[in-house]
Amino acid sequence: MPNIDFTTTNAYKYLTDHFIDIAAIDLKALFKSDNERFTKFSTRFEDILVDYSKNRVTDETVALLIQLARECRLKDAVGAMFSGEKINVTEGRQVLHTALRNQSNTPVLADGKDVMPEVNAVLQQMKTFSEAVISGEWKGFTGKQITDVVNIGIGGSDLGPVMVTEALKPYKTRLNLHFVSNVDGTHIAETLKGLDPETTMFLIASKTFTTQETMANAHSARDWFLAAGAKEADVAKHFAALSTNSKAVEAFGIDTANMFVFWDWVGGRYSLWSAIGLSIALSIGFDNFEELLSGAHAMDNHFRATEFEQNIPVILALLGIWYNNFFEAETEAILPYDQYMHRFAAYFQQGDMESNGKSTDRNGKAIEYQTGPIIWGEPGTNGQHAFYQLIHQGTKLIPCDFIAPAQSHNPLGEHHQMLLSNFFAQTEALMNGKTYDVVVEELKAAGKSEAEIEQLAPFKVFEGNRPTNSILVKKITPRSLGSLIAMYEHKIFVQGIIWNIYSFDQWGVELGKQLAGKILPELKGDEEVSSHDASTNGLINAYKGWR
Ligand SMILES: O=P(O)(O)OC[C@H]1O[C@H](O)[C@@H](O)[C@@H](O)[C@@H]1O
Repeated sequence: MPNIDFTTTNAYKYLTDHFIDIAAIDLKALFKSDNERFTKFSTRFEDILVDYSKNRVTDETVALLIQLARECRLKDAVGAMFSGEKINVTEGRQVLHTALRNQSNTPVLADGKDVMPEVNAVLQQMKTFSEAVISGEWKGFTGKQITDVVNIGIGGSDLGPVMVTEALKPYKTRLNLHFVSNVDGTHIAETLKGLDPETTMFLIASKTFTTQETMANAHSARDWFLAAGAKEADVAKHFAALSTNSKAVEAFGIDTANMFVFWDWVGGRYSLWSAIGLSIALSIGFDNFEELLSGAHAMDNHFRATEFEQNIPVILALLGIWYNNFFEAETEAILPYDQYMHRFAAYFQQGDMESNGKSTDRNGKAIEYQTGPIIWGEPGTNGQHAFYQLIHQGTKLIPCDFIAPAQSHNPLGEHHQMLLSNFFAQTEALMNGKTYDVVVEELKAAGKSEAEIEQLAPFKVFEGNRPTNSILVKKITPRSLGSLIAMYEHKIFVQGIIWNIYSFDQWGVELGKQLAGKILPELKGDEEVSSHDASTNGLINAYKGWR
């Protein structure tokens, strides 16, 4: 793996100087001076059009950013990932989620062994199982068909399946999917309220099969099931496990025939393509799940083989670095104009922030530059009526990704045109803003007095010059969604390479877990707790007094 401090490259030096020029230029002027800008700075991948022309870049910026990627030896890093090098160094693992969707079936080696036969065997098992459950051939303990499936998992074992099943709801089978993640008993209690133990199936999804939240919810689900008169032997008809930890699954009492395995070379937040995707296969049918994999595979091929100049994940990553490390933007918004994609930003909050929220470089040294951004967002148009005020007129620069399908799954009257008019209008408004002169004209036309105009005008000015990417997709299908997800995954990978961090571990989630493990037994008795700092002691003791 390359190991280069990007701030020591020539490209970084040039970009630092170049930034001073670009910071003084307005996006509108860039469009005025170049008729080819849209053609140059937009690219198509199958049914996805990525327009990045509304970014504060010129030809020179893009060329320098690509030089940066070259100096950081990005190509070698891409090769290292796809060819199964142990690039997840701190955990001693390969990073091979791309093998899970390797529909071309070419061998992929991990420790010298081709992983594809195992990958294909699990896919076959998922196909057989999901088809039996969907068709109703699979029966519950009283002989009834399964109607509802509850996926119990958290983090990477939850967010991907939730996001995809929501995004692809138009493809829904007859099964109703539910997701329980939070250890807050409310989550499982509320989910089970409407369900019938005779027709409910549970998928216990956990890479490690040791995660506290998931195990607690899994035990409560089993208790609920057994309390309905089912016997231990009936568990096999209603519980399946998705995990890398066969021993723990057996110890829990799940029939190994109902176990769907994956491997330690699949990171949790990259696992929706693995057995963790069983809830997706049940929700949209196995053929559609395969389409999702195919779309991702097509994007993998694009990422692997396309020159950086036309490489969508590479370009998006470099633009992110431009804002993060030169403009000092701290956040990025993902704004899907598609109600079905309402969990897309939440999904990439984990994908991006757990991957690149790091402050130690690949040499083990503390980092002195900015790494991963804060990712957030909500679907349009709801966001417009909530937080867009700050994006338009606040003091912070927030690069935004606008995503919209050209075709709606629900073409209801003029709804979709109204939605898309907002999608187009927002990026235009963010770029163009509104000058003082235009504001004055408008106020005059509205019959305001000179005094009123003078008083109001400053508040109505929009500076503009705010960068956006527009990602227009013909239609959100399993295939296009697969490509979109893989596009963001690879963007995250590229950024991790440039920032010289390890994107595939997540040690930062450990400390809180450890401390919770220490506090849990202290909550049991009535005695006062004094083993922590004054604040933590005070809070624990107040809780004990109130419960
Ligand atoms: O699938 P598991 O093992 O239950 O882990 C669930 C989650 O746990 C931790 O928060 C992290 O390690 C996440 O990356 C992971 O997705």
